[in-house]
Amino acid sequence: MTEREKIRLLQEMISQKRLKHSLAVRDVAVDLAKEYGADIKKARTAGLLHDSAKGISNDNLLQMAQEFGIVVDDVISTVPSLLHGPIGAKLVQKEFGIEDKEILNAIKIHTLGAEEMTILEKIIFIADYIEPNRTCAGLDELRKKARVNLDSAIRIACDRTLKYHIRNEDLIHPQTLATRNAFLRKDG
Ligand SMILES: Nc1ncnc2c1ncn2[C@@H]1O[C@H](COP(=O)(O)OP(=O)(O)O)[C@@H](O)[C@H]1O
Repeated sequence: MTEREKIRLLQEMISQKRLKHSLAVRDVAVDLAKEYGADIKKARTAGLLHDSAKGISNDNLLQMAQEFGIVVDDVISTVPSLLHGPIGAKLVQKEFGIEDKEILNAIKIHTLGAEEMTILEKIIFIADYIEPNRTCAGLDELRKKARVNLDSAIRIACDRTLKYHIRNEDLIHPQTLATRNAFLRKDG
C-alpha cells in the first residue's frame, strides 16, 4: 500500500482534525528519526497510523478488546479510549497489512509508554505529544528537549500527563507512573 492509499483509508476511519494531527505526528516522527538515526520509513508509517482507532466509540473499543483478547484492567474499563493504542495496532495489521512488530508495538504503547522502549517507540510517543498542532502551555520547552534528550523528554511528558489528570481529578492509569519512574532513572 502506498502512503497515499494509507491516507485515503485512514480518512475513512478518523476525523479531519485527527488526520491533521496524524500527518503532523508523521512529520515530527520523521524529523526525530533523522536526528536519532532511527528507521525513517518505520517512523513515517507508525506516526501516520498511530491513531487509526481514534474514531471508534468506547463501547466498540471494549467489544473489540474482548474479540482481540486484549486485557481490560480497572482503569481502562472506566477510560476505554486508552484502548485506542492496542486496538489501533490490531487494525493497522488487519486493515493496512502492516506486519512489522516494531511499528505495531509503537502504535500499541503510544499513549502510556512502557518501562523499556525502542527508539521508534520513544519517537512515536513523544511526536504524538509535541506535534505543532498541540497548543498547551510550556510545550516549546519539551519540543527543544526532545531534540537533545528523548529519555528526559518522555519523563517530562509523563509528568505533564500525571499533573494534568491529577488537576482534573481523573482516574489515572498506573502505567504512566511506571513509565515516568523508569525514564527518571534512565535520565538521572
Ligand atoms: N495515564 C492516563 N490515565 C488515564 N487516562 C489517560 C492517561 N493518559 C491518557 N489518558 C486519556 O486517554 C485518552 C487518550 O489519550 P491521548 O491519546 O493522550 O489523547 P489525545 O491524543 O486525544 O490527546 C484521553 O482521554 C486521555 O485523557
